[in-house]
Amino acid sequence: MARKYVLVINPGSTSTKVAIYEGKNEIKSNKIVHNSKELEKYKKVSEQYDYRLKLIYDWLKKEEVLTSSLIAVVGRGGLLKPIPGGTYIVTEKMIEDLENSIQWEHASNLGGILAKGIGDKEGIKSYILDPVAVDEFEDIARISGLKDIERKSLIHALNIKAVSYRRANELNENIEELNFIVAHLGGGISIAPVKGGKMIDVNNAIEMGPFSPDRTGGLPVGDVVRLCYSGKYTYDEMLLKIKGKGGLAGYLGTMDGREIEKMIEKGDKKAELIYKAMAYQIGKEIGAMSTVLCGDIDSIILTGGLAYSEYLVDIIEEMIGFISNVIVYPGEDEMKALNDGVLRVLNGEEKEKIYEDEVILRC
Ligand SMILES: Nc1ncnc2c1ncn2[C@@H]1O[C@H](COP(=O)(O)OP(=O)(O)O)[C@@H](O)[C@H]1O
Ligand SMILES: CCCC(=O)OP(=O)(O)O
Repeated sequence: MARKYVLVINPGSTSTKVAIYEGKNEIKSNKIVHNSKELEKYKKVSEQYDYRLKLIYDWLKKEEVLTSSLIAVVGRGGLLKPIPGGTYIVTEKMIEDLENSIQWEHASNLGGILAKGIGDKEGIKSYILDPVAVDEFEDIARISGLKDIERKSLIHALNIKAVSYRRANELNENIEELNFIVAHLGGGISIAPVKGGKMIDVNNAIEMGPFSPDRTGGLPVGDVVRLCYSGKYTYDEMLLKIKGKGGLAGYLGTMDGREIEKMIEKGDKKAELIYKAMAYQIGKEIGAMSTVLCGDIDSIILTGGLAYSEYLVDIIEEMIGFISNVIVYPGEDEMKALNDGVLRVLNGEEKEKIYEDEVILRC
């Protein structure tokens, strides 16, 4: 019998991760690393479509995977309108919102667009799963303090859900009975109280909470307003300062934790101060989120690429160890999570959702 595969696509700010699954088994995978000079040529993320698409087709060809053997394509979902978690079929309306970057420019906006491009060409369905716009907030978490602005759930939903289930399995308990704080420490940082499997709050990984490898996180808002009107920067330059050239990148010229640790080893005091300040802000945010769960926390989970760093983890653990036990799951399992979601739909265990029907409208 002919073999049938699911193609998984996870576009990131510096790479496009791709994988081929046969059922639950990963058959092939690759992290296609992009040259930052190449990406800088494109003003908008959606303009990188042809460039990334060609690299995916080239990879499939090199691996001798026939596109006719694909039964579905799934991409990491982007900054859509707020929606509940689940597996979504990629629709024209969703593509419109992703192309227009309705919330922010972010590489994950390309996930659905690339999936649909390949899916339509092959006459198969394309999906996204638990996009970064998944909103499971309790209403109280939406109030910002300014009536014109609402707090938003922008979050590493895929990995946060995956590690929460992983910990619940390890504890041999039902996720609905458990409370976690999950800190995804990646290019962006999400720190979420996860109550009974629901991400009831989060800092907002794009523009709030701790600073991250390429983002400022929350800033003194009056100073931001003054900088915006100083005449020194355009609208686009200000947004890029906040996300893209903020955080470690802004202070130290690199967003790579490994590189910064080498700088620290060589005695770079500025690098040491900035890196420690990021750990300090992460610890502080975890402390804040512990109050959301009134201290009733079964585990604190540190995950994402920066959780590979013993240097950072040690500082954070020292700050938060009094709150609960700290579990470290470095990296992420997003490719598997994406494939698992599509399998649940293909096997009829879960119903696919339609974006337009699920958008959370609030007055
Ligand atoms: N061993 C390590 N030590 C320190 N930092 C690391 C290590 N491995 C990865 N990182 C850092 O993790 C960040 C990327 O995390 P990752 O979870 O892959 O990102 P994203 O959320 O963008 O997918 C980068 O800043 C990278 O330099
Ligand atoms: C909403 C945030 C998603 C995010 O920040 O992803 P990266 O860490 O991969 O940039």
